[in-house]
Amino acid sequence: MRMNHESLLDVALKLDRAGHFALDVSIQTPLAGVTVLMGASGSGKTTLLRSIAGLEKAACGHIQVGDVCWQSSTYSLPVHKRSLAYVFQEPSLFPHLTVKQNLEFALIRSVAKSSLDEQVHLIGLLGIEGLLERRPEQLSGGERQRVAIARAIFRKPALLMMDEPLAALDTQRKQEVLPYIEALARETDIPILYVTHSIEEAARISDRVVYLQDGRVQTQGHINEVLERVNITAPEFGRLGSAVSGSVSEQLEQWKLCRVTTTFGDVLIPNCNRLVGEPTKLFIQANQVSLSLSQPVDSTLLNNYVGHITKITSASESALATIQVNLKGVLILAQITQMSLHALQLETGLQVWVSIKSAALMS
Ligand SMILES: Nc1ncnc2c1ncn2[C@@H]1O[C@H](COP(=O)(O)OP(=O)(O)OP(=O)(O)O)[C@@H](O)[C@H]1O
Repeated sequence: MRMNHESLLDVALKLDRAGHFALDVSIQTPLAGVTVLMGASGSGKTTLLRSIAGLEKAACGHIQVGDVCWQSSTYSLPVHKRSLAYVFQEPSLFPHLTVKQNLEFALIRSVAKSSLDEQVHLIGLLGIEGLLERRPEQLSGGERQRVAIARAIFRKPALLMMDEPLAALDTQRKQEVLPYIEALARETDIPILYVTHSIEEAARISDRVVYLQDGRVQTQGHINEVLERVNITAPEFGRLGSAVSGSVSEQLEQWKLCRVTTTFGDVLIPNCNRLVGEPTKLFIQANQVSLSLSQPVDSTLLNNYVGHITKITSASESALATIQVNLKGVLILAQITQMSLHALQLETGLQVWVSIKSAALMS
């Protein structure tokens, strides 16, 4: 079903960098929530963002953002008139201004003029209330990035583009900033185009994923569908895993566990301080999933389910194989050794028991 024209980001662009690289993409994605662009290094993610922003003059084609045309075969909306915000890896704040002055500066340049007071909600959402009087040098990397994000969206853009906004941060800082970006996606109606290499980040934040390869869209859809169609186990994509939606159904206080009910059954996870009934998302790392041909008995494993193997991916140079199992319609990835693959004679269609050793709450 074709969506209402106003609610789409409709992009068809071509760009040829004289034999070195060619971009040829066609994307129609809802102008809402988070669309993640993934792909190997050099696949064209940044070039696509820059082309949408109007920064790649050689890019031809059309860009329609809701009911506003940014580019057609005969027309190109000037860059400064495109209602967009761009957040980069490295936040660039004015060093001589305080956080508050940096934010106010964005408001002065904003077409949609409003006072700082009106932006209290955004400031709260990004947790920067306590930082307003500081200068950028007095902020951590994560805090700087949160301020840069706030500054970008103060202009009330029709589109927020984030190009690997967490890439310059260490793991701890990434975990600190991600919930703020999630809150932003949840609580504002600004559509986000978000570039990342990380499967975990994409699983956590995406409503949909567009996967680029050699300048073309190779596949798009839910993160698990994308992972089903492309084999992305290279280290640059981080930890391989699956996203699972569920809701907290019980707190087992005595064991410091909570029960998350999902489509394929309950998953027990440790130390989750969520209220019963809260919707949540789990990230199940592929190396935390093991397979057996029969139901585990007398086992310490708490989370066991039965399903069928839908895909096996293995490369002769690697010790590991990736097995995809369908658990009542939810696709779960398991990373096992090739040795086990052969020992158990695993093949597509076979019924297996899936044990999830640990899962992390994502949101
Ligand atoms: N200014 C430029 N001039 C010429 N070629 C460029 C330029 N910028 C990027 N390229 C090339 O265009 C291709 C796509 O680059 P791009 O930066 O869009 O990829 P990417 O998917 O964002 O990569 P990464 O994940 O490493 O950031 C690459 O082959 C790159 O070398």
